[in-house]
Amino acid sequence: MQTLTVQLDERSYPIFIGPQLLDQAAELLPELAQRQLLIVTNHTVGDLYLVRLQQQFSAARVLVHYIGDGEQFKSLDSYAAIMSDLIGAGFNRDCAVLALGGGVVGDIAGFVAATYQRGVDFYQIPTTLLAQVDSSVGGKTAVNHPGGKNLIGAFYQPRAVLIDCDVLNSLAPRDFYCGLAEVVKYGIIHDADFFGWLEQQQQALLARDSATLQYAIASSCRIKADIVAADEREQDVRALLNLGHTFGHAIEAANDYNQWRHGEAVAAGTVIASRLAVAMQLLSASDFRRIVALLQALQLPVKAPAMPWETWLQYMQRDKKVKAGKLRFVLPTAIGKSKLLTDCDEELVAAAIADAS
Ligand SMILES: NC(=O)c1ccc[n+]([C@@H]2O[C@H](COP(=O)([O-])OP(=O)(O)OC[C@H]3O[C@@H](n4cnc5c(N)ncnc54)[C@H](O)[C@@H]3O)[C@@H](O)[C@H]2O)c1
Ligand SMILES: O=C(O)C(=O)C[C@@H](O)[C@H](O)[C@H](O)COP(=O)(O)O
Ligand SMILES: [Zn+2]
Repeated sequence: MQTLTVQLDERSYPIFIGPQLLDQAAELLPELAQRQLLIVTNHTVGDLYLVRLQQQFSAARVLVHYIGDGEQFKSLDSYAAIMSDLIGAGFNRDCAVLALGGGVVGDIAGFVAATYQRGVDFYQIPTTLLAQVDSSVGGKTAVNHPGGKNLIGAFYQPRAVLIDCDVLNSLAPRDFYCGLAEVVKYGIIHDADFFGWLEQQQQALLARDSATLQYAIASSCRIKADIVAADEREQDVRALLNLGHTFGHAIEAANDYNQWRHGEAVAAGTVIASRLAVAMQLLSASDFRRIVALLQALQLPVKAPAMPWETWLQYMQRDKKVKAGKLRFVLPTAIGKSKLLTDCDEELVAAAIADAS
């Protein structure tokens, strides 16, 4: 097992990474033994792994809440239903919320933990590759709104993240590939050597080789932990983790959160951002080709859906990076380097979208 730490002074927390960690939860999280525990999950995950987790906490008072399976259930309705369960069960401020699932479960459970009685302890037990490499770390919690992605939420750090790499074995291929979109992102924005390693390891990643996956997970978590420690509330460098998301979130929201997976939308959005960077003479054509080739090799979409410019603009203007009414885009400037830019020429943005659609 590996242990990383997200350094946030008195709010620092461990990320445990390894095989069979579900069966070590009581040993790794002893503070939960006698507590009121709410486990948020869905039936896809719960039917596979809930019993193993519950067996770890036989002396605790465990309440389980199932949300629907899919992005469309990361909603205020799901949030309200979870809150009603907590209130109905009489859980106190010393309870804890555990997220057993992917990023959808983790984001909504985190927002519940952030707001129930103004904040209770929160633990992430991510079960998708995307959640293990990204959403379980860093404290962004949220629910979606028809008007846009993650528009209602809070920064709220977990007390610990428990990553059992073995649970990825049951993940459907489409959902597995989605996590690779966020892994590639770290290579593009921050680490050229990691990007090169990903290019070399394409087949091992697609074959889900356990050592290769564990290295990719640990590397991704390490990069994200360092960025979050430096800029927890996204006033500066943390925005770089949003590469592809201005476009990706528009794709998800414009398609009712039920046609494009987040990872797929981020992959397509990363291609648009890279095209824009080339048009602005920030990124070389050869680096652009490497980015597209790796995303394609990892079974991710590199074309965006055709949508009217007005639709793109409607959702991009609700992006949380907007400042002083201006759109801001994270653009790659080389493999391993990126920057946050304002005042991108609207015609170039529209052309980059059109070229990628
Ligand atoms: N908070 C953050 O920093 C952050 C970062 C990245 C993404 N996100 C959010 O995460 C969400 C996407 O997360 P996701 O890609 O994990 O999607 P998801 O949570 O919808 O999970 C994908 C599918 O895999 C199933 N599943 C989960 N674990 C499984 C397992 N071990 N075996 C079999 N099936 C399993 C789920 O039931 C679901 O059907 C989006 O809402 C996105 O906005 C948040
Ligand atoms: O942790 C971050 O910061 C990220 O941007 C990670 C993203 O992969 C993730 O999708 C995040 O939820 C997007 O943040 P948002 O602020 O655009 O909602
Ligand atoms: Zn993302």
